[in-house]
Parts: sequence; C-alpha cells; structure tokens
Amino acid sequence: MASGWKRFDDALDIYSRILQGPWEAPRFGSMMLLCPELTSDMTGTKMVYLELFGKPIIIINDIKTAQELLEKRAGIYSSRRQIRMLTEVIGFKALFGLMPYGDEWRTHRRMFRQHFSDRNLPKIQERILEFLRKSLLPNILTSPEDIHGHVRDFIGGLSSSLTYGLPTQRQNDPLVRFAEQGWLVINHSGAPGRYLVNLLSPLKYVPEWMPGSRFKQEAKEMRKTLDRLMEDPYQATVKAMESKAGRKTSFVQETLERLRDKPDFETQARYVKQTACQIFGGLSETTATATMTFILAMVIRPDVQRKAQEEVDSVVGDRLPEFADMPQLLYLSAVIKEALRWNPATPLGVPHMTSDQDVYMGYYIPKNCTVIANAYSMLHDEDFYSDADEFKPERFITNDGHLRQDIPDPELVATFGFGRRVCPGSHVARSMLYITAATILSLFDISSGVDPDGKPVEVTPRFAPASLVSYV
Ligand code: HEM
Repeated sequence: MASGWKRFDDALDIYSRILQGPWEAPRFGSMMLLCPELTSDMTGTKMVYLELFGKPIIIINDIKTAQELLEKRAGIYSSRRQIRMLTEVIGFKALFGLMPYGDEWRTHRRMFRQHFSDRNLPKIQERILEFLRKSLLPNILTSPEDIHGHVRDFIGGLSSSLTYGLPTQRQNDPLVRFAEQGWLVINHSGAPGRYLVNLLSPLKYVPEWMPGSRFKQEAKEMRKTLDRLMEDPYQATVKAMESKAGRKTSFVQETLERLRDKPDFETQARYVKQTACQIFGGLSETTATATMTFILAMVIRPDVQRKAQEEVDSVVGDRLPEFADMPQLLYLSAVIKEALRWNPATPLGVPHMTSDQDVYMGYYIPKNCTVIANAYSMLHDEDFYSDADEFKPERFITNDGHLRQDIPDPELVATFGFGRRVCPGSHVARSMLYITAATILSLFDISSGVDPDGKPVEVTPRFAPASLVSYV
C-alpha cells in the first residue's frame, strides 16, 4: 500500500513538470489538430501537451522524439484511440488500421503483410504496370484536364483489383465509386468537431427520440453503407472463386486458399474480409494525394520537370519505363522524396495512443494519451530542409551527384508513420509513385493549361487538410 502511494506521489510530481515543460496549448484542441504548421510554429518546441475535454494529447514535432517514443518504446505507444461514433454508435470495428493494439490487430496486420510482402512485390508491380498503361495513360490522353479523376480511377481500380481481383471499368467504376463513398463515411465519423459523441462519451446513451439524437439515425444509414462496403466485393470474389470464371489473383483469393484447411477457417475468413476492407482506405486517398502533389510540383517547377524528363529519356530511350529502370533515375528519386516531404499525404500521421503510463526526459505521459506524430512539422524542419516551403529536389543531392545521406529521407522517415503501426503498404506506394511519375514524364509535358483568353492559368499551391489526409 505504502509503495502504491509513493508511486502515485511520484506521478503527481512528474505530472506537474509536464505543465512547466513542453509548451501547454490553450484548449482549442481540434482546431489545432487540423493545423500542423500552427502546432510547430506557435510553440517552437519538440513536444506539445494539450488536453481536449480532459483527454491528454501529445504532439511530437521532431523525428528523434518520435523515434524514441513510438519506435524504441513501441510496446507502450502502439495503440489507437477509438472513434466512438464509428465503433460504438455505428458499431463498425472491422478496420485493423484503427484497432487497439492487441492480438486481433496483430492477426489482421500479419495477414496483410503475408500477402503484401517483398516476395510478392514483383507480382504487385506487374498489376501496377497493367493499370497504369491500360487505364491511366489512355485516360490522360483522352482528357488531360480531368487528371484528378483519372488518378482516382487508376488507384481505385488498382486497389480493387489487388484486393478482390474483380474486373473494373477504366473510368467511374461503380465499385470504386462506392468504396470512395464508404470511406467518406468512415472519415466523417472521426472528423474533428463533427460528432460530439466522439468527445463526450455518455452521449452514446441518448435515446433516439430525444432532440439532438440525429446522429443515431445517421449512424444507422452509415452502418448500412459500411456493411455493403465490406460484404459486396468480398461476396462477389467468393462467387467468382467458386465459378473459377475469369478472376485474377488477389489478396482475398490467395489468402482464403492458403487458409482453407485451418480448423478455424470461418473466423479466419472473417479476418480476410475485414482486412480486405481496410486496404482500399489505406491505399487510395494517400497515394492519390502523393501522385497529385507530384503533378502540381511539375506544373509550378517546369525547370525541374525538364530535368527529370531528360533523365528519364536518357535512361529509358524510346520504350516505356520499367521497374528495373528505377535505380538509375537518381534525379527522379529526389523529386519523389521532395513531393512526399513538401506535402505529406497524412500531415499528422494516424494518431497513436499509449496503453500504459510512461516517463520521458522527466515528463510524465499518462496512459490512454493520444500521441500525434506531426509529420508536416518534421518534414518542414528548417534544421534539415532550408526554405522548407519551397519545392526543391536538389536538396536531396550532393554536389558530386549522389543522394544525400545526412538528412532524413522522407521515403523512410515520418511520411509513413512510426514503429509497429508504420504503414505496411509503403513499398507498394513507393513503387506506384516512381513508375507513375517516370511514365507520365516520358510521355507527357505537364502544365496548367490556358484560360479562355489563351493565357496560361496561374497556379498557386494550396493544400486542404480533410480529416487525416491532405488534399491537393
Ligand atoms: C503515399 C502513400 C501512403 C502514405 C503517405 C501512407 C501513410 C500511412 C500512415 C502515416 C499510416 C499510419 C502509421 C502510424 O500509425 O504510425 C499508415 C497506415 C496504414 N497504411 Fe499507409 N500510406 C500510404 C499508402 C498505403 C498503401 C499503398 C497501402 C496498402 C497497400 C497502405 C496501407 C496502410 C494500412 C493497412 C495502415 C494501417 C496500419 C496499422 O494500423 O497497423 N498505405 N499509412
């Protein structure tokens, strides 16, 4: 008993140092969570502590602190805070990217990694090439002004094919459009400020007849959409597997076949269905944002575009780029790193949560504390990247023409998160970005187009944070 009190006393003492230590933010949390520039610029500190409706939140603004906590102490820093509207009101708990740290999350993630492994990468790259050449390139050729829609169609179709192996249309595929709707529902359920129940837990008990309980009606409709998102493509795949008709290999098909003889096959099949549902959300918006960031950068920096084109032409010649060409495209590599750095697709990462209390550099960090790794701030740190708001791929190249090793590489650090929750699809994303960028550069000139008077449209880069993902 006595020692229990002692520990409690210690905790209180250290807790008071938190408040004098890292800068404590005023309590307008959700606004700040949407403004990564603000969180680092206002404070000039590596770690910010704030409370939102009594819930502790730490924002980490530098890479070293993130590595110390999220990687070296991953056993404590790898959980996720539950989005109450999603998991408790709608009752949808299927997504392993949002699951708390534990066995169920581990099983889903292992299943994902077994399929999206380095060993399977050549097969995945083949599918990427197929969709790039049969979908994206002809679409751009037909209507270059719809580039954003074409990128979405390309990435959505590819995602659906890798996951389910179902045939997709080159444009406006119904399954892809429906999956986008479904993921919008998921994003809305956790969007800061949208549902009060995410902040005030007891609201989930409000009866449906009470004024102010509209969110409960909405939840019912959302549940129907999410059930269809998970069931429809999965059942279509199982049916195609039974008929053996014109199906392609996919995550669902290969994983179900591998697990077919397991005694708990039914449970495993449910995990397969749930993991499949997660893939579209992990892959689509993030990779589309990164691709559109590359395109935007080429518009505002035509000199960089020309230099990258010259490199691609000199390595590839008259044919289309292949994955085997990528190691020789050093300048393109710098361009991709700079695109990931300049506008990180998930500027605040995906928040982690502590599953135990901790003490770091004398600061007490409570259990169930949300931990936000501010990728934007890390990748705009002037100590490493001078003129960080400018798009300058040269920053990654030494005077004698090698890739720099002395500054953090956005392909490996911060962009894809940290520790045990680090993005398990980063190798797929990077493959897609490299080959897409090289192929577009080899075939097209990228510019902003002209207005009705024939003058070039002026482009000012603006990035809109929407929930987790930054949009171009
Ligand atoms: C440029 C593209 C991408 C970016 C910037 C990105 C970024 C991220 C980030 C920041 C996280 C959270 C990491 C953390 O909690 O520390 C994450 C998680 C995840 N990503 Fe990606 N990602 C991208 C592409 C992909 C692709 C292509 C896939 C699938 C093939 C994918 C699947 C996932 C999954 C399943 C998770 C959840 C992991 C977990 O919670 O255990 N992502 N991603």
